[in-house]
Amino acid sequence: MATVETRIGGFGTDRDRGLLSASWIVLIAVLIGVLLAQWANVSMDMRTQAGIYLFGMVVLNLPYGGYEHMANLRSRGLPFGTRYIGLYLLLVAGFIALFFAAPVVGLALAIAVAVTKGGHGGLRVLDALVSTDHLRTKPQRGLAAFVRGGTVMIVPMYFWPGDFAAFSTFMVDIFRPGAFAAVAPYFTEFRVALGGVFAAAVGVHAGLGFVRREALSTWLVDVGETALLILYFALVPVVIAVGLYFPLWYSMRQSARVEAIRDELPSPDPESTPSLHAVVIAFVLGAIATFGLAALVATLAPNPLSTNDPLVSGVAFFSVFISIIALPHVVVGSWLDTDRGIWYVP
Ligand SMILES: CC1=C(/C=C/C(C)=C/C=C/C(C)=C/C=O)C(C)(C)CCC1
Repeated sequence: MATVETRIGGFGTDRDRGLLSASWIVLIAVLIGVLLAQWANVSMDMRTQAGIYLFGMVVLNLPYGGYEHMANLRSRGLPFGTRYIGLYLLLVAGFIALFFAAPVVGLALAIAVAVTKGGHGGLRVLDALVSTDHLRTKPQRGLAAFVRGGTVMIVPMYFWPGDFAAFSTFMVDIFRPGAFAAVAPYFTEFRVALGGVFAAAVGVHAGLGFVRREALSTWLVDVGETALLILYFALVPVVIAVGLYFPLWYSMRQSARVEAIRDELPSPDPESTPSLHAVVIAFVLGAIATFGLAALVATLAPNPLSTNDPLVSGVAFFSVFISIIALPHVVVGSWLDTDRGIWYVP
């Protein structure tokens, strides 16, 4: 069986680990806020939830994603950067084509991308800042990533089925109005079956990790965070939950990881390190390309605003779009970039 080298203690300073605690505090604060609102019988309409999602995902999360690519590509040289961008655009084009050809399959892949990014990205943060000594083999790490990432989509699919099915419909409608109806009758069975698989996966992950632990504290951090994520996604309405998770949990923790491993990075080759000026230009060009791509998808899609509310339609459209650009973020920027990668931990 493939074994994985693990280290205890993690990199970084107390300040970097302080950011981990900050991510817990922020998520718990949102959770308590939502519970208090429910207790006081205050409900939030879908337009407000959609506004929160769009603020979190477009204003906060999107620029952070751009920064992750810049940080990964800086000092890697032009030939590497060109190959990276070429492959990136190829996957983007493939995913857009998939949405047009088979929008329900596209939706399933979008959900899988969110699970994968939350799961594997989250695991790398633990590697860097806490240690994952209780995860000894590749399959066990795969299971850990499935559980961690599954909290983001599988838990809300189970606990918020109405909103989940509605937004799934809106996302598919962008490309082929009415196409979700073909699978809608199986949604309940699917959701219950997937919920069962997920619950079993959580049990096996926690149990195996406990048996294989070296330090109890690292196992406790992992299962404690998993429990917090499950509670958060079960209790916070799905649109707000996902819209705040990516900027307030995922991105905040990735920046803690980047800080923690900064001193471990190979020293940059001055020949291939661009000036700050060049980095700013690349960032602006990246932003123009990103919004240009969104405009292109909106122009090509038959029904880009799939509901009569612009904010709600915006959530559906942006969820499709962010998944399209997040697929190569995971595959090209992290998995294929074996020397470094966006989630690099030495
Ligand atoms: C299906 C579905 C959703 C899908 C969201 C997705 C697929 C988000 C992807 C985010 C990514 C990949 C972020 C990367 O940084 C919503 C809108 C939560 C509402 C409930 C139903």
